[in-house]
Amino acid sequence: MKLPRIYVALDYHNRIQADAMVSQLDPQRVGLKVGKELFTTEGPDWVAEQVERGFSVFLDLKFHDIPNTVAKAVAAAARLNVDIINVHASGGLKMMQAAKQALADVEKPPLLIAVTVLTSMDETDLQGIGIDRSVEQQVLKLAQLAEQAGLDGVVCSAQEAEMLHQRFGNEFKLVTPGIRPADAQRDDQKRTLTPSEAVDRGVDYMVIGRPITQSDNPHQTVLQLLAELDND
Ligand SMILES: O=C(O)c1cc(=O)[nH]c(=O)n1[C@@H]1O[C@H](COP(=O)(O)O)[C@@H](O)[C@H]1O
Repeated sequence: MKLPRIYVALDYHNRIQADAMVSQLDPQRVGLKVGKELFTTEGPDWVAEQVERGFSVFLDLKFHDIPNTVAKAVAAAARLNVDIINVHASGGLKMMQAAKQALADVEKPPLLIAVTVLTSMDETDLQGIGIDRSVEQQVLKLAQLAEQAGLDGVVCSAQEAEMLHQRFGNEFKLVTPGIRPADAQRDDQKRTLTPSEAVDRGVDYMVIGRPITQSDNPHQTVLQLLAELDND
């Protein structure tokens, strides 16, 4: 199945808020990204409802733990029939191999994607956690581990997309948050690009939250964003 190019980040507290947004979105045009806040409040049932309604769902729980724990969490996530799930690459090779192995018997496994360096971080933030490398070097290092573990791709910033596709080929999927239309606020994102710049660099799936969810007319904003991608 072909997945949508845009996943709308539903960073909401509960189903009342999330449903109000989802009712303005078209499952033929966009997917939904469900993260920690909404999942912690509403749990798997709400996710299953969206899958039933025909939405492609990216379950963004960014698992990061010992291999056995992550493997079991990944297997549980796959039972929700979502299309994308993720782990933190910094959990290491063995953790990612265990996550991959946990999907071995799943009939239609979701894409298993590893988060490299969060798009809210720059080189100074990396130094703050004891990593004395450039962001690009660190993204590359973690992407290499993800590829070695047999994962389907990585979450990165669109700024690193060209480098990663050149290195790992186009089958290695790139999921990029930190997308900001030219006139939008960056909020807490540091490594950003516009939707058309992201397409130029070969991004596969974009995660876009506030520019859509805080716009006056989310449906119209989605149409504009898709038009920008098609015109590129
Ligand atoms: O894994 C993610 O989805 C993710 C990784 C990352 O490096 N940066 C990042 O912003 N995200 C998520 O992408 C979404 C971005 O939302 P906006 O900044 O509102 O567009 C948020 O829900 C984040 O949790």
